[in-house]
Amino acid sequence: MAVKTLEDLLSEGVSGRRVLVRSDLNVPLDGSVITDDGRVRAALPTIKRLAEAGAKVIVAAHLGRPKGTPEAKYSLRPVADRLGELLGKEVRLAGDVVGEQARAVVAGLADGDVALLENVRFDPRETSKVEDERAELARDLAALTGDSADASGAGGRGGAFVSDGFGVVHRKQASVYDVARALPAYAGGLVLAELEVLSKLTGDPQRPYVVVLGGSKVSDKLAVIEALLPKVDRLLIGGGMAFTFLAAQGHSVGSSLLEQDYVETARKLLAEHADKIVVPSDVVVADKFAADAATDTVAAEKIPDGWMGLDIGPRTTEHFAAEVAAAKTVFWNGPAGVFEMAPFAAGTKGVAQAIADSGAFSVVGGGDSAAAVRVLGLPEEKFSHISTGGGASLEYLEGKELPGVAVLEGGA
Ligand SMILES: Nc1ncnc2c1ncn2[C@@H]1O[C@H](COP(=O)(O)OP(=O)(O)OP(=O)(O)O)[C@@H](O)[C@H]1O
Ligand SMILES: O=C(O)[C@H](O)COP(=O)(O)O
Repeated sequence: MAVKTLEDLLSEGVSGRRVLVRSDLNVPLDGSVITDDGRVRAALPTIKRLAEAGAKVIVAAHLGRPKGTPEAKYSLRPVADRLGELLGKEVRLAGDVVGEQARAVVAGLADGDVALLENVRFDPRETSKVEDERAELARDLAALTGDSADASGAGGRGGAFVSDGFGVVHRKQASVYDVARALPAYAGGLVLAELEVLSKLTGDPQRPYVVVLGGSKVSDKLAVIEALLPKVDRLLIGGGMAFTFLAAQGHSVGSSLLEQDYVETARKLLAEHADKIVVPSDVVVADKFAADAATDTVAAEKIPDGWMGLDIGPRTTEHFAAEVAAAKTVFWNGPAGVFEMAPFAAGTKGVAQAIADSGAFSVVGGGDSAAAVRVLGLPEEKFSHISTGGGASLEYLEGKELPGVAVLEGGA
């Protein structure tokens, strides 16, 4: 990739310069408690290296999907605190994105200090479809790094932008895309590392190449399934998306998650790729979507009316585990069941354990799948790579252009 990188920026020298870093700090929260800080940890090395080299680091990030206006529940306060704990120094959170408070916090930065701007999606221009609006926010962000107030200290060298939020590079948003045109832009270590690992899956993966898909976003992942099928040796389908495939086989799926509009396509894919697609042969069903539901394990073609499938059954888990054990390359996106509730966590745990034990080159992509690895207490180090990107890693595997990367290459 012909881009300038964090290493280039560090060798130019950053001492005294204000450097804007876009990180993906979109973590799962329970109230104000971070339930999985994986993304904060992943963002740390770039921030730390810049701070240690004497930069005044300004971090921009989003949390959730607020609608362009401040909302307390989407404040980055818990993230600023966690980042500070992990860095071992205070991270001041600006009370706004590019307003007076942000300017004041930035003006107070000493060399090596780190500040976090409030949720960039509190500003409606961040996600605007109107390019001029996004460009205006990008200029405001760039101005925070401006060397006018800083020219002497910075030795005439102005600000810089480091794009390190891999999980968000598939978004054409102001703090990801447009800002890279408003400032000298550099690819951060996390973005480069993620792209390098994922390129091993799109290049010439070692075979057998097994992909495990699950989760609940069937329609979102339809394009990925179609794009992946010609490239993989096996596609194991669990989670909520399995029921659309079971319906396509003519089974009744009770009140399980079902994307009726996709049944016909699923039937076509099953017919064309019968040798590759594996769907569940048994499922754990429940009489309601709750941890205290009545449950049963039934054959996939015998889901009773009014019951819903919330996990793959033990026979399926064993089958998936055997496929994974034989693989040389595994990509996993989407939990096999509702792992957040104990009665429906066994399938996800079994599949994840099999991936960890497989010795294959294994990549976990997807917010909930990565969280499942940590929340279920699986040995993280036994996975080759746990991607910080959900949608971003899938779009990459699909072969789509990632705007936040293309702009660094001078394209998009
Ligand atoms: N059988 C099922 N019925 C309903 N929901 C399910 C089922 N199996 C898994 N899920 C839910 O799917 C959710 C995760 O789906 P999702 O497609 O968002 O995966 P992901 O790993 O977060 O990927 P991405 O980051 O791409 O969104 C989990 O919250 C899980 O409870
Ligand atoms: O969680 C993610 O996948 C990234 O942070 C991107 O978030 P978004 O889907 O709300 O753009």
